[in-house]
Amino acid sequence: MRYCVKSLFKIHVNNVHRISLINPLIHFPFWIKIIRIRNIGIMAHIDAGKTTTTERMLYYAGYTRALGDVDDGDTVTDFMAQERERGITIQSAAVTFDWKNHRINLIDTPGHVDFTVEVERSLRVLDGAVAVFDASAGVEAQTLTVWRQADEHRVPRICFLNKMDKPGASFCYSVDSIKKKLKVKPLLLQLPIGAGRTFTGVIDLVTSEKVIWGPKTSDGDGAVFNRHPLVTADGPNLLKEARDARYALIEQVADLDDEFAELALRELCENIEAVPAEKLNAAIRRITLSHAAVPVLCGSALKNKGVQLLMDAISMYLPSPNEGHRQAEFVVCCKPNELCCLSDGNFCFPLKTATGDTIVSSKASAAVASQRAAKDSGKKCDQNREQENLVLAGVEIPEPVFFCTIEPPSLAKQADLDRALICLQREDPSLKVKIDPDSGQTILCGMGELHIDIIHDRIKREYKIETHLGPLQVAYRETISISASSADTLDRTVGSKRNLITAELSVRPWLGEGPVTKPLIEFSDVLQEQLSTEILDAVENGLNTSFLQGPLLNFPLQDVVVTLESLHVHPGTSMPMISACVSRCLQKALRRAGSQVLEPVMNLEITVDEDHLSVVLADLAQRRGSVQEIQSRQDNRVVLACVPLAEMMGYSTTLRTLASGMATFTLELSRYEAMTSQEQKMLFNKMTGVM
Ligand SMILES: Nc1nc2c(ncn2[C@@H]2O[C@H](COP(=O)(O)OP(=O)(O)OP(=O)(O)O)[C@@H](O)[C@H]2O)c(=O)[nH]1
Repeated sequence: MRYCVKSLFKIHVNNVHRISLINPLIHFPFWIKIIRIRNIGIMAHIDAGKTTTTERMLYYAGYTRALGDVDDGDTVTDFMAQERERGITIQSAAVTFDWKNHRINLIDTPGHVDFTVEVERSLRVLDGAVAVFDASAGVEAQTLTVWRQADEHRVPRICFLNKMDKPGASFCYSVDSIKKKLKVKPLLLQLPIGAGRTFTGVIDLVTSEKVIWGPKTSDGDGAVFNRHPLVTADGPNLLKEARDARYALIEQVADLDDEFAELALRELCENIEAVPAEKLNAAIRRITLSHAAVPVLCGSALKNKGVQLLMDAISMYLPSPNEGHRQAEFVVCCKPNELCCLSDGNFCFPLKTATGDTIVSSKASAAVASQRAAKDSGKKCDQNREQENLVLAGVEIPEPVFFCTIEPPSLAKQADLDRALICLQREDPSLKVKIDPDSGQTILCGMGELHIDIIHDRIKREYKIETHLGPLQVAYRETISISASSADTLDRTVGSKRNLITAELSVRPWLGEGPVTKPLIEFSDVLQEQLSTEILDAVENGLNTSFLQGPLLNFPLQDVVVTLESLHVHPGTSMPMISACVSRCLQKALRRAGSQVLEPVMNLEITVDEDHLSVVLADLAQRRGSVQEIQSRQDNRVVLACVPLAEMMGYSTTLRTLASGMATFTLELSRYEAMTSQEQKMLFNKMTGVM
């Protein structure tokens, strides 16, 4: 790398802007033009084959000399011990390789829902993405989630229907599910030749060629393949199928792209099949970048078929960093030869950065970026505030749904554990660590059972601390059902100094779009003018602190609007005393406002064979689950249900037993829902130890 960084300034970040991972002008060798760079991600439902596909790309690009295998635990991108042992991706990993005069920077993202923040942080820095599908399953639960995330970031995509070698693989079924579930127009650029065991290659509809990977043409690694134009010897059926599909593709492209439609009308109306591949490719590229449709390719990464054509498609259709929609979102805050990048929590310079922090190489760049961020977010940039508090780009962090206590083997190890947790949190912003104010115990909050399990394991392996985890508990929340108000006076003399505050405030339920997990604070105009910034900050601090512990079971609050009606402060009163007074006053108001407990309700998707469907449904009914829909997916049934998270502890073991290993499931937070008074009472008894 050619960085020359004298000093670095860190900026804490929020969700205002997107900043490119690394300023490409600095990062790439001079001979690679930006137009030939592809910053892409590979994303999908768990186990669709992202890592296997990435591994093949690295091999065909000459980056590796042997084909890594997820099942053997020797892939490049799954480098953590836990990833290799469990055969799953946990952390996004970036690799770089060159393909046909293009430099491809690729991020392999995890498919498991517990690590969804990894997908989010990758999407912020990507220009395009490949969505991988298991062709025997089509669109699965987590595919929908990552697709939605990519939609939000306006990332152009290509679909790759992987696992075409699998029994039950169906090109048509998968394309259909893309249409129906993702609500996009698939642009079929290929047709598979065979399916399952008979899958040997594809027909490239852009070039009208047959591309075959077969034992005769390769030594098993798929590096050599046969590509030739379709000829009469290919048989009338295949020829007709290919001709019809190409015609449909050309028609669809003409519908979606005016430039191509004009060309087709002007020059090709006599012989539409004579469309040159390069004209078609150019139009497909425009369509992909404009999100009008999504190119679809297919193959089998494991059996080494189809990946080279996917690499061609990435170079041809996905955008370079300086084109397309995303330009406007970048903050170009640094001058040439200055560094601007996002930290992944492992930044190599002696800076304590966390994932999502923006790092720039000069104070001037930091100031320009922060002013731009403040302007775009509609806030006034306060020049007097510390550089540290400037707001720039960031990652949207989902709220954790599980928590448990974590204890070191001895008190002497507590400091080591604290340090380990600080480092892990910097890397993984979805991990939250708190101290229980009553017991003083350290609490780990995570996205799911697997997430907490992995953190526990990493503390043991990477920091050599054997910790004990308490039982996993659900992260409930509290809210209010009616409006209420309260007043409080705090009068305390410390030393010779009198602290006297009288506060009056009211609370009401937030009825807008939610959930809102911070207090929505309102000050009357008079108060806003009367009170100094310092006092207003102290009030906000007090309210924020109070918001972390609801009056019922000490769970954080959501969807509450707080209005400060009046505040009288005796001269000389300290700021912490003001915070303490409004905090206590808020607790009083909350107790009067019909507090109730909210529990996380999950979207559950179970794929199970017909024989075990009834036993799985019976079990769901006992878990307070409500079945929304039962779909057919090839020979399997897919149950879509909503279930309270509290009922899902250890579900993977139960399901394995119930369905004799013939079922899989995914769980994703849907919403927080008010518990009935009966359920709330039972929870209260359980948590307070009253039977
Ligand atoms: N039959 C078949 N199996 C495949 C194919 N590609 C991957 N697999 C297998 O599917 C499993 C999951 O593959 P991965 O590459 O780890 O999938 P992934 O999407 O990276 O998984 P996560 O990142 O953990 O979500 C492994 O057992 C692979 O060997 C394929 O083309 N055909």
